[in-house]
Formats: sequence, C-alpha cells, structure tokens
Amino acid sequence: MSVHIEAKQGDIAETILLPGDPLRAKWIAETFLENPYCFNKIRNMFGYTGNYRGKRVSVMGTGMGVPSISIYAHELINEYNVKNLIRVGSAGSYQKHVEIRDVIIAMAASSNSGVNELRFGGADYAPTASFELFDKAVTSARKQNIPFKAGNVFTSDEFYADNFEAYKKWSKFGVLCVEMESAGLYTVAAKHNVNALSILTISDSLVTGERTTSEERETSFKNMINIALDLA
Ligand SMILES: O=P(O)(O)O[C@H]1O[C@H](CO)[C@@H](O)[C@H]1O
Ligand SMILES: O=c1cc[nH]c(=O)[nH]1
Repeated sequence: MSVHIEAKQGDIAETILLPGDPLRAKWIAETFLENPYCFNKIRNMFGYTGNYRGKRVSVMGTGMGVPSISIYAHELINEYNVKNLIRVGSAGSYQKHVEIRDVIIAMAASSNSGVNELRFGGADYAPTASFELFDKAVTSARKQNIPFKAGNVFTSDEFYADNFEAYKKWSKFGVLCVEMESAGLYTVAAKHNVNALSILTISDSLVTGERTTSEERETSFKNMINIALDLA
C-alpha cells in the first residue's frame, strides 16, 4: 500500500495503461481485459489488473494535470515496480490536418508546466517518449491498420486558457495537440529509468471548434487502446 494506492505487492502488472479519467480505466478493464481485478478505489481512482491475450496488464486513472499523474507515476514505479507506463488520453487538436478521433503517438511533450520549471530551475528539459515503446506502438498501429500521427504534443497546466489565441504559436512550430499530463509522465519515468509513452485520441479541435461528448471520451476511443494493449 502506498499513500494513494491500496494495492498489495504483486497486484499491479509491469505494464500499465493510464487514462486521466478513472471511468475510462473501468471501461477499458471491463471491455478489453479477462478476469479484471480492482486493486484501487482510493479517491475513486480506479485501478484494475487482468489478462490481455495471455499477458498480465493493468490500467488505472491518473486524474488531470502534471501534479496528479506525477504522484501516481512515482508510486507505481517506486512502490509497485511498474516498468512500462502508457498514457491513453484525450487531446485537443492544434492543427487543421489533425482531426477528431485521430490517434496521436507523442514523441515529445512541450509544456508550460510549473512542475518542470521548478524541478530544473527555469532551464528547459525536453520530456521524450521511450524509444522502445514508441517503436513498438508504431509497429502495432501499422500491423492493425490504425492510422496515426506522431510528433510533439503540448502539456498544458491550463484547460481553460486565459489567452485562447496563444495556441497558434505552438501550432506554427508543428505541435499537434494539447493535453495535460505527458510532460510530467515522461519526466518522472526518465528520472527513474523506466519506459513511458502517451497515445492520445483527438477529442476536440481548437482550430474548428468541433468536440466529442464526455461519454464518447470515456468509452469510445478504442484504436488507441488496441495499440496500447499490444505493448504489454
Ligand atoms: O482524457 P484525459 O486522459 O483525462 O486527458 C485530457 O482530458 C483532461 C481534460 O479534459 C486532461 O486530463 C487532458 O490531458
Ligand atoms: O487538455 C485537453 C484535453 C482535451 N482537449 C483539450 O482541448 N485540452
């Protein structure tokens, strides 16, 4: 048991999928895993372990934002020996060619995170995906004929930005979309020498204003899950 996770030693697999939404974790466990066992209910941050095609895999919510995912990633790595942390999140498009329901594999995560500014004393750190997981995800997506885009994403501390137009600067520099956790996850994983990757689905577009519903974000982004589970 750690401060925020009540699982026993051995309850959590080496590979874990990490949606922000704990109800997406429940849906993933109930939809994709055989014999899912719930190992965490603290704060309703549901976590499950089950089998996928004969391999043991876990899934757990992280909450929203860098501080929240950093707490869970720290405890999963240090208290439960997790080695592969795969975020499966929703994201807002920054580009015209990045459309609703597109799958994005995040090579790197730019950020305005106050956490990394504090950690590195104002200097820049480039949070990057594990090449091993990235390579496997690309291979898996191609094998399953799932179209994807790969590149730089933006991890924001804001969901409701004071300056909406500010996204256009990141868009101009090729950043594909915005979400709120990947830079934190990549940094904590690097600190502890384990693997991390974010696979995202576009839930809305800052360019066109289109958006999916909360229910669609919870229970319909299957392509990214099929890629993520193939990495177990
Ligand atoms: O759908 P999840 O995985 O929560 O990811 C995105 O959705 C939340 C905001 O609605 C933030 O956590 C953001 O990163
Ligand atoms: O952080 C996020 C996630 C989804 N969509 C957004 O616009 N922002």
